[in-house]
Parts: sequence; C-alpha cells; structure tokens
Amino acid sequence: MSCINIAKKAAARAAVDRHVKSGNIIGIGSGSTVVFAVERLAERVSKEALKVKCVPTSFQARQLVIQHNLPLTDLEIHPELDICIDGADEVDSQMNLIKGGGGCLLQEKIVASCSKKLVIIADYTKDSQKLGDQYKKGIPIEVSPIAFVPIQNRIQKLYGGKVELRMAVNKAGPVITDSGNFILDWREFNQDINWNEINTELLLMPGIVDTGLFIQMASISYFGLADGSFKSRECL
Ligand SMILES: O=C[C@H](O)[C@H](O)[C@H](O)COP(=O)(O)O
Repeated sequence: MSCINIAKKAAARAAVDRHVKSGNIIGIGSGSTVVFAVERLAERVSKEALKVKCVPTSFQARQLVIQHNLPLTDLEIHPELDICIDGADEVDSQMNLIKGGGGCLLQEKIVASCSKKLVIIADYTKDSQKLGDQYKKGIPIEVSPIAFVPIQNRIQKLYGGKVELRMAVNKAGPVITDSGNFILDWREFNQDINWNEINTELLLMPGIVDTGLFIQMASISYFGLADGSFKSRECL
C-alpha cells in the first residue's frame, strides 16, 4: 500500500473507532479516504454487532454503503444524524475546509449540516495553515448550468484569480454533478481573504448552488501519517 493510502486508512480507522457508537445514524462522505472508513465500519458492524444506519452524500457513497451491506437511510427518514464522516481536499488552521475536488459538495454540505458532528478524515498532505497552501486545484463552486459564464466573470472581477469550468474526463463537455449542475474551480485566489465573508457573498449570488468552502463546520479532523499513525485537530 502507498504511504498516502496508509495515511488515509489510519485517519479513517481512528475516526470510526473513536466516534461511531451502536445506534448511530451516520453520514457517509465521498472520495477515496471515505472508502477506508466504510470498510472499517463494515468490519465493526460484523465483529461487534454494531447497529448503524447510513445516509450517503453522493452516488459513490451510496454504492459504497450498498456494497458493504450496511443499512441505508436518508434525510427524509432521519433528518438528524449523530455524526458525518467525510474527507477533505484541504483543512486550514481554523478548520475551514475545501471540499468538492471529486465533484461532490452540495449533498455533502447538506448532510453535514444535519449532523451533530462532522469528523474529517484526510492524509497528511491536506493539513495546511491557509487554504490554497497545498491544494492547487482551486475552490470548487457548484453552479446552475445557465449561470456559469456570468458567475465566472463576476468572481474574477470581484475577487481576482482564475475561475474555470471543470471539464469531464472520458466524456465531451463539463463535469455534471450528482445534482445536475456544473462546477467552477476558482484558482490563484488571495489567500488572506476572510473566507467566512467571501463564502457568504458567494452564496448570495443567484446561480451559485453551493461552494466547496466548509467554514467552521468540522468538529475534528484526523490526519493520517505515512507510518500509519495519525494526529487530530479539534475546532477551537
Ligand atoms: O468531492 C469530493 C469530496 O469533497 C471529497 O471528500 C474530497 O474531495 C476528498 O477526497 P479524497 O478523500 O479522495 O481526497
């Protein structure tokens, strides 16, 4: 296993072992790190007869839950969750996150907002002082397809940097999210920005469905290290 995967697995196991209890309704995030969390959850369910129900945050998460024979539920049946376990593309020193590198952010944010606790699992490369220190692919912004050009122009004019439409791989045209929208990636932004203010301003722009900025939503982050150990950071 690569160092990165060893680290992802360590963070995922720590989160599942420390936070999941029998009876929990759990939000299942998206991405490659969450795969290790679902594996560990399935292991605990079979070994400890742990009773849990899972709310997926994406098509990928739903498939993962189904493949591991974990009980599925949704926000209509369980609008309040005990915990949501999810990955991140970057975590800053204030526990602000960039998410959506894999195209999932809207459903992740909704499920996280319904959870008592958002637990982030990530490898050591995601642990930053400031957003943009290490993650260079930009801040994902989910937009209604008809609005992508006006939003692109408005963000560049107001805040600078470069905003690009995310293009699909193995399909002509843009990435379409699980909710049928486009994704803009905002790169080369000013890192000393007040993310809370900017996020609020972005969310007020008609056409922006949501942003990959998760401001002060996470309760704790687990960062796996290359040797299989981990460290954690809690929200102050
Ligand atoms: O769109 C994807 C999600 O926000 C992921 O949670 C995030 O990109 C982290 O994914 P990974 O665990 O693969 O680094």
